[in-house]
Amino acid sequence: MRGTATLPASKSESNRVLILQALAGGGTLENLSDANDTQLMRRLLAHPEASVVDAEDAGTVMRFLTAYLAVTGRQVTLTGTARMCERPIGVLVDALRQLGAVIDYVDRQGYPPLRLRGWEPTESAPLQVRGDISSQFISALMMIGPLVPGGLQLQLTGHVGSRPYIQMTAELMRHFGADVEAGERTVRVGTRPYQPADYHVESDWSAASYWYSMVALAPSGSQVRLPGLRRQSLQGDQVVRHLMESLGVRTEFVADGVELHQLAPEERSSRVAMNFTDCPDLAQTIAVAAAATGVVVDMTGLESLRIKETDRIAALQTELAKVGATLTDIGDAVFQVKAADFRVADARIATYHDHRMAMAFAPLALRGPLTIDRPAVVRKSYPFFWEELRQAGFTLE
Ligand SMILES: O=C(O)C1=C[C@@H](OP(=O)(O)O)[C@@H](O)[C@H](O)C1
Ligand SMILES: C=C(OP(=O)(O)O)C(=O)O
Repeated sequence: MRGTATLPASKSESNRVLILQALAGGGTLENLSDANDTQLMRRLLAHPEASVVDAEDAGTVMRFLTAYLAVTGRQVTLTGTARMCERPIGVLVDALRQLGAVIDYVDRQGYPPLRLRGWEPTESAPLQVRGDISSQFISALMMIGPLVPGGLQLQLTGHVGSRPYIQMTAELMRHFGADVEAGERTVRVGTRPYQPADYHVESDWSAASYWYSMVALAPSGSQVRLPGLRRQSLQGDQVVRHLMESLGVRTEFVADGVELHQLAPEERSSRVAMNFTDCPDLAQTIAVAAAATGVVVDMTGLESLRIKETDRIAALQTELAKVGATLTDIGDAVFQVKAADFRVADARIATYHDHRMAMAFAPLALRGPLTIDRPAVVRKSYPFFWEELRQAGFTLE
């Protein structure tokens, strides 16, 4: 492999700046993601009169809009796909209720759909918010912080995951003029109002991970250029560049992005430990690439994978087995990925309505033909993924 691949823009940055722009009342956003998650957020924000808001399968849309629509006092029902209605939201609803939002559960307590019935703002005491289910609850609350009378204070409890996403929220809020501090266990947002600001969204480091995997699996001497990534990134998934060194990929920053180079096979680790608490979206890419390169990886911090687009641990276990690899719970919250008998051999990979299952397994085509079921799932974050693969030289039917 040699050439340049186009990445989508970061959907996490895009979906934050869309909310912040709506709250600030202006600003020009450049390079917004064409991911369905972002296009959906844009459409929903543009139709404030809707009485039903369908967040589809987009976690950030569901969580960020719940907070946004609550403080803007809207009477609206928020729903999503069947899977979205199995993804928890109780922590966020509890916190919003304490801030004066009137919210009912339509069916099951703690899960969408939700009915929002207005907001009677109250000055709030510091709120205790669990950080071990989803950081999106914390980001959602932070972004409405300036609208809370007297400001917002959160005390984070439990083992806080996905921290870089909280820091991203704080940085982007500051960019739009907010007064916010996000520490280890406390978050404080002052009442200083948002100001319109312009923002250029960076390319998506989570999407870049699939190209890292392809370079790791490609014939020796392969290299790929990925424009639009920055060394100073707000995205925690930039750590892919360190994690992938163990799997044989070196990153070089160039003027307009990065260039990925394949290292000699002897420079790969044979066994390595990696913690995904701060970068859960990289876990599937790494698990599949590790299986294919024969690196044994002891993976920790996978707890949140069970409540994402699918149960990603179970999905990985089933699909890795088809290529002769295992993901085994070896105790102490460690899942070990290992390839006893790796072979692609026309495997047929199921994707479980999860874009990352499709994209994480696609690089295996470098080791033999395979079938990926329901390829259109990639539209959630990287709609032109297959087209980029074709341009890179893959044969797709
Ligand atoms: O805030 C965000 O943009 C995201 C936070 C993470 O979710 P959790 O906080 O639920 O781990 C991540 O998995 C998701 O893809 C995007
Ligand atoms: C978990 C993801 O997204 P979300 O939680 O926003 O649906 C993801 O993109 O991998």
